[in-house]
Amino acid sequence: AMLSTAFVYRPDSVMFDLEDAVSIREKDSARLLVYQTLQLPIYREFGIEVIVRINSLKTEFGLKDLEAAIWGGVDAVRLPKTDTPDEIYELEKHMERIEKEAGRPVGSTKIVAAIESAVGVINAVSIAQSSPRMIAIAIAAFDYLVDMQTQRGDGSELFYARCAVLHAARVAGIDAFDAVYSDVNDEAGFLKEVEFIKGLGYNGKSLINPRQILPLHNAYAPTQSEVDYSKQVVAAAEDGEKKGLGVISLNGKMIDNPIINNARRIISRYEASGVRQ
Ligand SMILES: CC(C)(COP(=O)(O)OP(=O)(O)OC[C@H]1O[C@@H](n2cnc3c(N)ncnc32)[C@H](O)[C@@H]1OP(=O)(O)O)[C@@H](O)C(=O)NCCC(=O)NCCSC(=O)C[C@@](O)(CC(=O)O)C(=O)O
Ligand SMILES: [Mg+2]
Repeated sequence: AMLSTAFVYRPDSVMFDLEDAVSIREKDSARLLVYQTLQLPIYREFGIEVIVRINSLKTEFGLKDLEAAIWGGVDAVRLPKTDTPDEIYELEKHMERIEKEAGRPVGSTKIVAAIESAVGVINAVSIAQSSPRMIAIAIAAFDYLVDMQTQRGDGSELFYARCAVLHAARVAGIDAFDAVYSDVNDEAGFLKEVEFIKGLGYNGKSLINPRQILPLHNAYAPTQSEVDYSKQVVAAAEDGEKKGLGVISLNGKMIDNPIINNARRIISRYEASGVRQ
């Protein structure tokens, strides 16, 4: 039921999970359901990106999952537990073959790599840079913390990995997504974490429940005064460009490139999420 109704919650993206949320006994039937769901026009009609989290290619399920996802018309594949760029090269090789067989443009299926181990964190830059298909990398906290022999605490246990993954994304020019927050009833704790990762520079967060979507979008939406000021900055910059001015000022304050770029980013978030309520 969730597969065919998730669009009503207006996420930016839905991810159909074939990995750890599916028991071994149900891998084949889940894959078939996902394949059928991918062919429903509804997600495209609502402009929602569709991702499938496949099983690792090291398992007996991974390649079958990839075949079903690409034949079904998925936008992107999330590769769990990515440890090295070689795993992405292997994924790409299979993707290219399947896209040709399915009559899809080669390169049209994008990749999100999930980093879930210490070795993945250490290799994050080369993973992020490994393919033009790569649109984002994501930190997956639960498996990572098991690998680190610790557990979720005040956030300090994740600080290094979050920074490493974020820097890798920025080096590669792709998006970075933060870990899931598993207590869906703790909205205050969720929002505290969202403020923190937004402050670091993350582009967003993987979610596990529809109740987390609106609070996340709202936290990322700029305030009305931020939007108003950003529009003034961009207008002043465009006016200055037309007049060929080297230095631009707004209300007596110098406006330089970082301020203009920040204003454009705020306007693009406003266009995506509206104004913070
Ligand atoms: C958490 C909970 C049990 C709460 O149940 P609750 O019953 O309290 O939910 P309610 O809020 O009451 O549901 C109200 C309505 O929303 C519907 N609804 C709920 N959830 C929905 C959803 N996800 N999608 C669409 N629809 C949904 C529901 O069907 C109902 O619909 P209706 O009956 O029509 O009213 C439930 O959400 C859930 O199962 N979530 C998915 C968990 C999941 O995906 N785990 C795998 C990914 S993490 C991982 O693997 C770790 C990782 O790998 C991470 C990484 O890689 O990043 C690492 O290592 O860290
Ligand atoms: Mg995991």
